[in-house]
Amino acid sequence: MEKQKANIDRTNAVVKLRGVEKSFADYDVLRGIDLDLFQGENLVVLGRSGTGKSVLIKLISGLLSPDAGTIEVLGKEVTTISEKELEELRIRIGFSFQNSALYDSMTVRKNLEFPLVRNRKGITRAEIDKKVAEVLEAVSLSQTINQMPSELSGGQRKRIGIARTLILNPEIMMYDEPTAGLDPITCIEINELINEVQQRYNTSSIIITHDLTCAKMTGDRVAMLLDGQFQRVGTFDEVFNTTDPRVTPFYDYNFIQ
Ligand SMILES: Nc1ncnc2c1ncn2[C@@H]1O[C@H](COP(=O)(O)OP(=O)(O)OP(=O)(O)O)[C@@H](O)[C@H]1O
Repeated sequence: MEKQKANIDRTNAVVKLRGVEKSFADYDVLRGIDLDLFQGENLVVLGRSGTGKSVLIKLISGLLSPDAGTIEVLGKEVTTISEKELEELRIRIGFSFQNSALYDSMTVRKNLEFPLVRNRKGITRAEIDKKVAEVLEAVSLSQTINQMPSELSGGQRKRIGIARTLILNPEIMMYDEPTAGLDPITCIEINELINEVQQRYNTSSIIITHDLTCAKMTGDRVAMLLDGQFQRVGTFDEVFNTTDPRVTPFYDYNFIQ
């Protein structure tokens, strides 16, 4: 289940955070974080509940502003660009959230068409059909095209959610707890899909998870948030090669002998 080597350009950081700080009332969540996501890389972010992983995603996508520091995404400084530029930037980022957020009243096909029709003005029927078929094939669910979300399993809904994100050809993918609530075999299939997406679409991804099998299978690097900073960053083995009592419980809980 080791991660296969990916084609990563370490000279090109598609997300670059420097000295980012964020507090809420008197709680300092992020205390000066530095982070690079390199082009083509899968970067796993780990941390206890409430350490600021969702805040990190909101900062990167411009939904929250930092109190200090810089956040560069695909060459744009998100803290200073206009709302219009921010909207254009967000279309280049794919979000895969925990609940997949499919529209229950629409078929799989309509769910997939929705972002295209909304964001690609002037797209033809033939182009839409081609794109829908392509992303369904990418997630191995071509046969579900006319089904309703309620007829799909949790794992299938997750895959369709990823397909709906892929339909706009995102350069960056953000996966928020992609394996939460799924059985172990489906988790492995989702991990494999994350890696297939990386290869096929040449995406750079941030994967937030508490599942260390997911971290090990998908992460080219792992970054662990501890006390408001990325204090351990490296390969999976590098991050867990420690007796730090803030780190070892993560490993023991997932892989206890
Ligand atoms: N808009 C907000 N206003 C006030 N406090 C907030 C806001 N957003 C987040 N917080 C606080 O910031 C901290 C970090 O929250 P965040 O949701 O990023 O944690 P997390 O690491 O994603 O946790 P989990 O693993 O449980 O999802 C929490 O204490 C939370 O209450």
